[in-house]
Amino acid sequence: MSGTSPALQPPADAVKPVRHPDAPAPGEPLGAHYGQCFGCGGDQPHGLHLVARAGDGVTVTAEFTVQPAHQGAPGLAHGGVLASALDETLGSLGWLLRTIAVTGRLETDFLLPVPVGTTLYLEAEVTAVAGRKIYSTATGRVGGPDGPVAVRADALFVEVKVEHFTDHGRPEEIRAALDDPDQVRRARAFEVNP
Ligand SMILES: CCCCCCCC/C=C\CCCCCCCC(=O)SCCNC(=O)CCNC(=O)[C@H](O)C(C)(C)COP(=O)(O)OP(=O)(O)OC[C@H]1O[C@@H](n2cnc3c(N)ncnc32)[C@H](O)[C@@H]1OP(=O)(O)O
Repeated sequence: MSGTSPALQPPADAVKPVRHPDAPAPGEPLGAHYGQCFGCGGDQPHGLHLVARAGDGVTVTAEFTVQPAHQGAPGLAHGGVLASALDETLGSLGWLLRTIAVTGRLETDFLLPVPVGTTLYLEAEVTAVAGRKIYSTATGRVGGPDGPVAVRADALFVEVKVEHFTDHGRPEEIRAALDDPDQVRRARAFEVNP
């Protein structure tokens, strides 16, 4: 059984998403938005190490291979980890809008069990935008990019300013991020008017 709650139906005044003119070209790897990110960071030993690429329009593709550290039941991926992979893929759509946005709501369907060692082929797309609200959807397939859908999600992301992180993040990580010119450059890449 699957379905989307009314909270994820775009309002009547929602508009189609617009790919930012400076968005990465289709096929270009998006890189990590933060090295310690559980989803995409290269410096996070038990993270997902999800690798995302820009697609056409306001879409991305990504791949993630389930590791032994990601188990829930013996030999099977934990559902929360799969939800994280969907969340991360949906989050990387911000590179195409050049908007910083965080997950407000994430609704997930788990359709097939996903064994350790499986590569999940993810695709995500922004479907509508209404002010700060960004509506999006994602699938994760197994066996190949055209294989059966194992997990899917619908989401609402909410646009935020960089102060969302600097005001709420733990001070030691925020200080380290602000002292890292590469991190500051990556944060700016999300902002239309940095
Ligand atoms: C140099 C240093 C800095 C480094 C920076 C690094 C670069 C970063 C770049 C990119 C980061 C991308 C990260 C991707 C990671 C993957 C994605 C995640 O996992 S993100 C983590 C999980 N999410 C949260 O932790 C959000 C926690 N929640 C909040 O902070 C607030 O609730 C927030 C921002 C979501 C909304 O709060 P409000 O006060 O700003 O705005 P309100 O008025 O409440 O909501 C705005 C509209 O959205 C609707 N809304 C909000 N939440 C909703 C919900 N759950 N369901 C339905 N509608 C919702 C509201 O009804 C409202 O709609 P109406 O304008 O009135 O029509």
